[in-house]
Amino acid sequence: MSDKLKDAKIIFVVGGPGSGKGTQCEKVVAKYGYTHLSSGDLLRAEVGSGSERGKQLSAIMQRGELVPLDTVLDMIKEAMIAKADVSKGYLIDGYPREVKQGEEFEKKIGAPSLLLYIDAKAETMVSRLMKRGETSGRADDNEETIKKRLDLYYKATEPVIAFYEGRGIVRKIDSEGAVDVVFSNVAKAIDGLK
Ligand SMILES: Nc1ncnc2c1ncn2[C@H]1C[C@H](O)[C@@H](COP(=O)(O)OP(=O)(O)OP(=O)(O)O)O1
Ligand SMILES: Nc1ncnc2c1ncn2[C@H]1C[C@H](O)[C@@H](COP(=O)(O)O)O1
Ligand SMILES: [Mg+2]
Repeated sequence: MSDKLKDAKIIFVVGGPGSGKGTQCEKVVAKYGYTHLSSGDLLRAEVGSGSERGKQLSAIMQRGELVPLDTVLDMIKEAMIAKADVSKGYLIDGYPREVKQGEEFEKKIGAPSLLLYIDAKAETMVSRLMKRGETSGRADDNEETIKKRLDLYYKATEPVIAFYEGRGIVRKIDSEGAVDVVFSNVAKAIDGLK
């Protein structure tokens, strides 16, 4: 466990592709001033840097697969440490994607106090992602990759929710409604932490 992060308030934000994790995190940042770290955004920044590692990551992400655990965990830890002196709490968006990622995070960084499970129907997620793909420029916002990301979500990531349910820290948020309605429930879950 890292000393600099030992008392950090950590919130995992988990949900399917296009469920609205990033959208809700932005609103949490605006209301609570927490630090938002999206594993996908960190990886896309590495891809955007044009580095050799970025090229390898880009190919994996275009296929809708998961990048190696160590790569993504090191990136998150580095980004957390960079904000440790000023952060009021961390929203870890898009991580853990599988139970092993949660276990390794806890060994190397610390334990989450809340897991926000952003839940939407598959058809809602697909239609949101297809719409986002019209402008996002994301190489994975296309029909073929969306299907793979969804399949992987149900297979690898849903067990993460069951794992943390056993600890009583999961708050399921219905993400089918309007953004502000969803956020009112996100805010209730966060307020329940204090
Ligand atoms: N409650 C909502 N109602 C309608 N549209 C929404 C809602 N929440 C998000 N959206 C839109 C914004 C985006 O264009 C799209 C996907 O949302 P976003 O927050 O980017 O999802 P996400 O972060 O879970 O996806 P990913 O896992 O692909 O990064 O849907
Ligand atoms: N936690 C992660 N582990 C492995 N791979 C990841 C993780 N977070 C993001 N990725 C890769 C694979 C995803 O399909 C893309 C996009 O992520 P997103 O959260 O949808 O922005 O990045
Ligand atoms: Mg996102």
